[in-house]
Amino acid sequence: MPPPSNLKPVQQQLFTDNGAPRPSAEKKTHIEVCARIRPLQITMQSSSSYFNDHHASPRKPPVPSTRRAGGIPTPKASAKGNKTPQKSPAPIAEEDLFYAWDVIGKDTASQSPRTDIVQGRTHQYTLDKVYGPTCSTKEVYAQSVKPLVMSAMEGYHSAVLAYGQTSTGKTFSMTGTPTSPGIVPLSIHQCFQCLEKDREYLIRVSYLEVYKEQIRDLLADGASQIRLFDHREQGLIIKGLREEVVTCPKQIFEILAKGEKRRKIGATNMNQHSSRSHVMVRLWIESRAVGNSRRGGFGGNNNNNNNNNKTAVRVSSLSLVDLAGSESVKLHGANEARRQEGHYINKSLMALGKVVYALSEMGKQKNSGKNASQQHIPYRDSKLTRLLQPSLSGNAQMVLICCISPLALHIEESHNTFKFAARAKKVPQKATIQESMDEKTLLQTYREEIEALKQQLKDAKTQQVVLLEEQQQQQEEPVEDDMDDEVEELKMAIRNMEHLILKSKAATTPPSSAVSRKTAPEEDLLDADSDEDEGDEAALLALMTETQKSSGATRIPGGTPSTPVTPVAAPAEDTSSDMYAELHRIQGLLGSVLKKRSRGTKSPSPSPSAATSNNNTPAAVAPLPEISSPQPQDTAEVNILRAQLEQQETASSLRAADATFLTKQLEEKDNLLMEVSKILEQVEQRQVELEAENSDLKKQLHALKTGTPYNPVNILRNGNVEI
Ligand SMILES: Nc1ncnc2c1ncn2[C@@H]1O[C@H](COP(=O)(O)OP(=O)(O)OP(=O)(O)O)[C@@H](O)[C@H]1O
Repeated sequence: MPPPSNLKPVQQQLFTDNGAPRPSAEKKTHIEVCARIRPLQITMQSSSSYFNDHHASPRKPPVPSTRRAGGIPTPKASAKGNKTPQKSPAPIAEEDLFYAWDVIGKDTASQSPRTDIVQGRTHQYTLDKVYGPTCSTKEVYAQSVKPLVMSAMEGYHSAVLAYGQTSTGKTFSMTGTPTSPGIVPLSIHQCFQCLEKDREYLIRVSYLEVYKEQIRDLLADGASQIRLFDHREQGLIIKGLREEVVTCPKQIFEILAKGEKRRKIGATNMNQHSSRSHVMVRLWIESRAVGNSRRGGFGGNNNNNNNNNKTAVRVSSLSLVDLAGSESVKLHGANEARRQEGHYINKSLMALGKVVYALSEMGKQKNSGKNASQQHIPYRDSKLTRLLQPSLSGNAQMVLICCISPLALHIEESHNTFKFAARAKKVPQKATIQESMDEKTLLQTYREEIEALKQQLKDAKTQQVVLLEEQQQQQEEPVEDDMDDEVEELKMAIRNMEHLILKSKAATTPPSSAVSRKTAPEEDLLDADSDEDEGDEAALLALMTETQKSSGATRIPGGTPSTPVTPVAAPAEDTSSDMYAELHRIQGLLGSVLKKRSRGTKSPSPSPSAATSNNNTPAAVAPLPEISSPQPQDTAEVNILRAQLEQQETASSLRAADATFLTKQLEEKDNLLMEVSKILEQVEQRQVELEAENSDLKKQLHALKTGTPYNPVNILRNGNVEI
């Protein structure tokens, strides 16, 4: 991924959590490639994946095994999953039902001598790792994927890809089943386990699939308008893709379970739950140093709390991709719809093959000291390769898991997968940590909002003390003051926002001997409630999740870390009740602040800018405050806020209209560009033809002048000549 302008590669020496220096912030590698050979006999698993079994709908009873050895379902199984009658698969010959591959050592797969050995072909492939049929997903994860996940958390862009023929275990490896969790859940758990104690994190998740060359947002309720843009400085931008801020693995699994229901999965003759699309789960990880750490320049000016939000933020992504399986229609039969899907799948996998080939050639040229920068890499040939461009094009680390059928019947496809694997192993990669000092990251934005709320809280507390003193001086009875409500609301808002920013347990749990440690002034602000926090946490999280869902407060339009991300409400989903709730929330939060200000400044009318800035506060996750019977002053504030909300609504519908208009314009431009490029192609072709004609005429002229015989040539459409 080309480094975005606001993201600078880290040059300084980095330190691990334990304070030990890391050898280098730059990782010079190649794509790490491993193969996983599926067992010969598989029992048909329940249709539920790890996510939906654990976190959404109740578990479905396991589907009885109707699949024959080798993953070929019987005709009955096919017809059950797919109403259109399909051709019965050809019966498998006995001689095809044995292991066609032997695993030698830890990294080599060799074609079994029992299979047909074709002369002149490679029969042995050495990769970074080869996992035999008895290896579990946990082993694959621990040996090949875990280090990559750890470095994604350190700040390196990372990707894991499962590739292979249909029904070879890609989804089994990536998603897994209730009894055998896949790489996606294992990685997600790992992410939350390896938070460094001197850093804080903000994690967002997106989930998409590429189906028939269309990118579909699996987190969006309706159809989504997703566009890919190449930004000169920020690299690939996925416009319109939803991202959710997440705070724990469970929350991600719930999100993924919902998204999974929207996926395109169908029954084929090879696999009753075949993925008909490429699917990508992506985590965006933002992190920054906190506390007294000033290592490697990441601590920033931590002595000064006002500047605390100015420390550099690292931005990295972890992409977990389950590719649809390549399939041979001729061999396995299919109805028209499946045939068409298969066509798109094969085409995009072919495009991936071409990109990998071009990259490996480029790597070879670089190794031999040639300038390879001019080499064309056909990323634009498919949506899949466009999406994978940031992971493939250099500044990332990738692990490719090639899934292999054990059957001799599939030996050709397995050879193709191994060839792809061997190619990919030659693709060079050079990952660097990226960090940003400006305020485009969501973590920075949240931190600033928290700082602003803390300042308000501090002011409110000071105001409270002053009032109390005044009352004491005038020997008045202390009256019930709505300052208390304001303080409580601000504390709640701060806590809710803080909850979205993750810290390592080691960092947040104080050692027993230091329970009373309260040094930073910001900690003092919240200390009164520290005991309640623990008990309320689960309820609070549930409430926050609920509020996020209904208000879309933490849903962020845009896709890449370079996309400006702000916590805004999703206008398309706002209902009038959401608006009403939002209004009351703002009323609750602002009412007391505005009253305090009006008291302080003796000006009763709230300034619109103050309201707007609070309205933008991502404290939308705060629960609704209790609504007391409206006072005249409250009513005025409510009216002002209502007017502001209406204005915002109008503005957002105008923006939506603008977006539709611009999208249409862009589409028209795209079409125009395509036509122009077609015309250009024709012109180029004609030019080649004319040049050939020209040289032929010269030859004729020369023959006439010199009296030598002339052999006429036939000029072909591509400019070649036929004698
Ligand atoms: N290592 C394994 N151990 C046990 N069962 C496996 C293994 N690998 C795959 N299977 C089983 O094989 C079947 C097909 O696997 P899976 O659906 O993961 O294939 P796939 O490569 O994702 O196929 P497609 O490309 O069609 O989606 C599933 O029932 C799965 O549970």
